[in-house]
Amino acid sequence: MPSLVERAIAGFVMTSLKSQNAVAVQPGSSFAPHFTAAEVLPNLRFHPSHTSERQQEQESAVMSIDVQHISKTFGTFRALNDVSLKINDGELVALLGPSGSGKTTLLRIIAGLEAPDPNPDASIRFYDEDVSRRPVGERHVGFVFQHYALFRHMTVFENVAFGLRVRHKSSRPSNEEIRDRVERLLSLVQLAQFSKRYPSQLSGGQRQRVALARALAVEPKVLLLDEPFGALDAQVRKGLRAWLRRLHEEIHITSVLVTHDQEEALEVADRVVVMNNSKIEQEGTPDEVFHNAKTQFVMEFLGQVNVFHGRVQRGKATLGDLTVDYPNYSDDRERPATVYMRPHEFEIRRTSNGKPSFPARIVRIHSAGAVARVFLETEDASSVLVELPLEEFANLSLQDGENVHLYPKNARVFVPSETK
Ligand SMILES: Nc1ncnc2c1ncn2[C@@H]1O[C@H](COP(=O)(O)OP(=O)(O)OP(=O)(O)O)[C@@H](O)[C@H]1O
Repeated sequence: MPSLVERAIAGFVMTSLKSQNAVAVQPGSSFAPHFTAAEVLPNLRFHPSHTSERQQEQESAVMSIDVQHISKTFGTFRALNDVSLKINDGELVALLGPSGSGKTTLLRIIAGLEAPDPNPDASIRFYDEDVSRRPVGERHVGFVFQHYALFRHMTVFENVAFGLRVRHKSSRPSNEEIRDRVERLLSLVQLAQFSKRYPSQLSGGQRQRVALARALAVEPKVLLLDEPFGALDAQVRKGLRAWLRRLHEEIHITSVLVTHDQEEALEVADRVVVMNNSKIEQEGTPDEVFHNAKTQFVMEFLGQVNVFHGRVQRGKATLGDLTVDYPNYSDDRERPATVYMRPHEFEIRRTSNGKPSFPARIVRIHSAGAVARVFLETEDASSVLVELPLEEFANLSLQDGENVHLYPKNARVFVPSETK
């Protein structure tokens, strides 16, 4: 029998993949559900996936989760420092940040598994209802965690049915209704044929799909996913990531995904919340946070970047022969600045075209991939990585040891203690 704790969290799904051998998602396997989402989960609120309809809906967006002024102290350590976050109905938001930045703590506070520090300004609202005093079991959240096991002694079917079976008689569906709902959910996650298997007879990725079906069975208001694919190998993660996005397109349940994997966050989420040092550093669409980093931390955390040290003065930033506009700093006093350039934001030429450039020497080339990666060293011994489309690389026929000119196409300038 499940333990008392397991029963108490009957509406949640917890699964462990630690000791399991992950099996790759079958190439070419289709995850298209056999049932429409509304058929599978009739009581969930569904949202149009057509873009213009979605836009219209977002204009009158219903706030699904609204946490304000949340802090959390463990002993003397402040794990969250006055964090506020609003999540729209039907959104998939990723909490992204390095280890220890406070992502899981925020997720656990949203779930009710952890209480925030007492503060009269702090609030946690679901659909405009104050849930801060509601225990975890009354918040109607579904969980998929990395660190908890499916019930090993129960079949896949029974695992998914569990949250419904342990309901009080007054709200428990009939056996036929439970069977119907579980079968539809297993079909939704493409595991109908595995209903009689035990968790030990599934791959890691399949177990996580069971976990998701189990979380959805109780028709939660929000779905909370804490590193759900964290223990799977890279190939399986990629497959499940795409699958999760497609599933979300189908059911549009408000979801919060904790991850430290930037690729996962940028690919899956509608909105990315970047956390660092117990605070939200920046939030926005994947495009916004990637292309318009507001802080040096976000710039360095998201994607690869070349870092240079230059100066700013009178509205200009200079780096060697290069000068770019930097209107944020108009002082006469010269100050040090950090200049960032992404690897794909360079042109490489053999000869100078007369415009300012960095002379550099090619030290290594990797072309076995979707882009060619050219590693260079500048005259002042700084390392630079440039990524070129394979066609451009082939046309240039660059060689190790060659001296070339680097022409940056874009640069981002940050002056310490100031953001651009
Ligand atoms: N129960 C606890 N007691 C003491 N410290 C804690 C507790 N829970 C979390 N912390 C600390 O709070 C900080 C934030 O932890 P949290 O788990 O939220 O980070 P995270 O961003 O999710 O990291 P990870 O990606 O490694 O899971 C960490 O420094 C952690 O050690």
